[in-house]
Amino acid sequence: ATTTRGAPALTSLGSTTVAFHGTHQPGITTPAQTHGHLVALDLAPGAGRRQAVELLRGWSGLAARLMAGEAPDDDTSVARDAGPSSLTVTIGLGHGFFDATDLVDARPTALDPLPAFSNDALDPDRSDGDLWLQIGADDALVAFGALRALQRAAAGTAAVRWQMTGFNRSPGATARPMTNRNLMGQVDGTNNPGPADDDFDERVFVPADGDPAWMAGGSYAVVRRIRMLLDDWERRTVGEQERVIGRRKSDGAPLTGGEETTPVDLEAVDDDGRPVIGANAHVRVSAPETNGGAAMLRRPFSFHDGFRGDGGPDAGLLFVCWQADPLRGFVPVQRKLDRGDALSEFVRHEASALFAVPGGAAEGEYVGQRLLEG
Ligand SMILES: C=CC1=C(C)c2cc3[nH]c(cc4nc(cc5[nH]c(cc1n2)c(C)c5CCC(=O)O)C(CCC(=O)O)=C4C)c(C)c3C=C
Ligand SMILES: [Fe+2]
Repeated sequence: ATTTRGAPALTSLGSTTVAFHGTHQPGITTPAQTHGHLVALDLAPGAGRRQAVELLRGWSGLAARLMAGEAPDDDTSVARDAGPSSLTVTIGLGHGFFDATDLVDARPTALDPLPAFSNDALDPDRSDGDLWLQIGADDALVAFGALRALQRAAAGTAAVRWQMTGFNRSPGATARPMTNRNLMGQVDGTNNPGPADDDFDERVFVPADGDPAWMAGGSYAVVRRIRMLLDDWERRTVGEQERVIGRRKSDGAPLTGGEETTPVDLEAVDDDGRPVIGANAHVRVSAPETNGGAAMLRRPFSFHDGFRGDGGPDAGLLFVCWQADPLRGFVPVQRKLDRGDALSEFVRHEASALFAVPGGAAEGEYVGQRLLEG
């Protein structure tokens, strides 16, 4: 615990640190924090490679300090008294970054724009962006303090294009650590790939000898603002809601039996010979088994931005998923969900972005250095 003379120790929640330096950037395999900010920025007109180098160097140094619990030079005291609270800062690069910095030849094909999906209702002002920051912390003031410090560090070089704020359950709110619930009340995250899986690194991270070389240890983040039509959803019975997903609402167990972690049996049929997990149940349509093995690491935040004109909540999921290649992760799965997911009736995809997230910086290095100085 962080202590100063005579002062009480911080709780473990406040004193927990996540390392900034390493093979991969933080905020990908880090357990999802309680508070999150997703921010996309566009480079200012005239800002090119030199300014991008300064920005990424500055952000990397600042992120390392903030994550270690140190105050920024221009501290405003927002996060004073709190420890780092598992703060993570993750830095991504969007399609336009490579045009502005004259690095088009180094742009990965994996950053090609995502295909349009038939149910998309995307707002261009809240989509895409040259640069992306994902900030997470288990304290709201720490997360906000980092957001503002990083924004100030970009002044003159990059301006905020869109920003979204999200949340997850607080550590310690449940009697034991449990999988998160989303705002539909479902246990969400059960069948995520985990670091203990043999193929986890291969699915989530670009390999050390991957292409392009500067993305080694990196990953691609797909971000979608998915609003939930909660008034419609909450009118359905629990039984109907469970059939939409294919899992029990109470504990997340598959409708084919067992407990939360019991594998879903997609072959099981009821006494009348009908599949227990319906043809359009979300877990059937999204499962790797029905998508040629395509998989991704889902690490979302919930959002609630007040109420809309019709009285319904402007709330849902800031869906963030991580993969070594979007064409073997998000794209095929979303294509299938778009065509026949029982959940589609209750959600609207309102914003979308794709970012290349370079590998982690070594000590003394900055994120993206291998691209900008390679
Ligand atoms: C394109 C990928 C996916 C989108 C978009 C998506 C949206 C979405 N999902 C839920 C709720 C649940 N999803 C669950 C499982 C699940 N979802 C995806 C992919 C997308 N979901 C995958 C790959 C999986 C795992 C499938 C499997 O292998 O079994 C579940 C079940 C619990 C779990 O495993 O996490 C829930 C619940 C919402 C509410 C939503 C959009 C708002
Ligand atoms: Fe899902």
